Amino acid sequence: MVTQAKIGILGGSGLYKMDALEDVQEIHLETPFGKPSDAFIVGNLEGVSVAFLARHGRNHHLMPSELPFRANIYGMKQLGVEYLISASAVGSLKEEVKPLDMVIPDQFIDRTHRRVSTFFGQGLVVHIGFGHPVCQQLTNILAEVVESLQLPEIALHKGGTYVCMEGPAFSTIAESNLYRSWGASVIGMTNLQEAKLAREAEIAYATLALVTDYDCWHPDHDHVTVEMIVDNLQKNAINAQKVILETVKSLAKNPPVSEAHSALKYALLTPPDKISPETKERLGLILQKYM
Ligand SMILES: CSC[C@H]1O[C@H](OP(=O)(O)O)[C@H](O)[C@@H]1O
Ligand SMILES: Nc1ncnc2[nH]cnc12
Repeated sequence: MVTQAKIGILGGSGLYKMDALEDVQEIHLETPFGKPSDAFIVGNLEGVSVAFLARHGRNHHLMPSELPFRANIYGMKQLGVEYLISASAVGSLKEEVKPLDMVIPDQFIDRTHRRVSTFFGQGLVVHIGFGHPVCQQLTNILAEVVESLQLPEIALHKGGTYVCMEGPAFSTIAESNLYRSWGASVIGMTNLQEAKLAREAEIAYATLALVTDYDCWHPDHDHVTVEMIVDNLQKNAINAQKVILETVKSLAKNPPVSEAHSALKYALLTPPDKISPETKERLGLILQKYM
């Protein structure tokens, strides 16, 4: 029996481990969708069992387009995760969203083009509702925690649209200005697929977006380079851990009911008795409630 955790953490660029995690176990999982980005680190965060995964691997060896999104989310499901907090580095598309600020997005725009974003197919048709792509309860808790921590000089922007681009190159100025004209707040390369797959797996998902730079639209800032981002990544990782720790404690004390936990209820189009045994077997963990 694998160790279980109700709360999962996906660490992005800069956040490759949680320093406060104790009694850790490295769990290497196989999933029907291949191997996750790295071993899951399951341990105790001030008494609460959590599963941590570095989405690019602990040595940051996977590009956004190479991430095994399905294996990562399925692995979380295998570990019993019901609430998933994603920490992600983002560029800012708005003047008032400054480097080192925190954004808790409530919408996404998908600008990726070479990624699989569903567990379904192969004889099973499912159309999940994705109008509200993140869990409102989880975003509320994250926001309350950020506000209560009063981190010096860091503003919280609750709500906003995260543009998910393919990468790995950063945007052109024309693209960046286009996203600004759409009213988007931040840009990154990873969270759209995770949010969609978490929804399909009935896991409540929310993003803590940590701003590293003004994207290239900004006339007073140099074009984005990794060098200029690294310093802010490190500062953000320290703050992210503070926010995640308090969020985990709050979630463990009062686990909220989330509509994400029943997202599949009206989403299956293929009648259960017409789904092949192989597909049922592959997706057993996700489908079992509805078979
Ligand atoms: C740090 S440069 C760009 C890189 O950072 C973000 O990663 P993550 O979302 O995992 O924090 C962005 O999406 C790119 O992958
Ligand atoms: N400007 C940017 N564009 C895309 N992803 C990013 N991650 C951090 N900064 C970014």
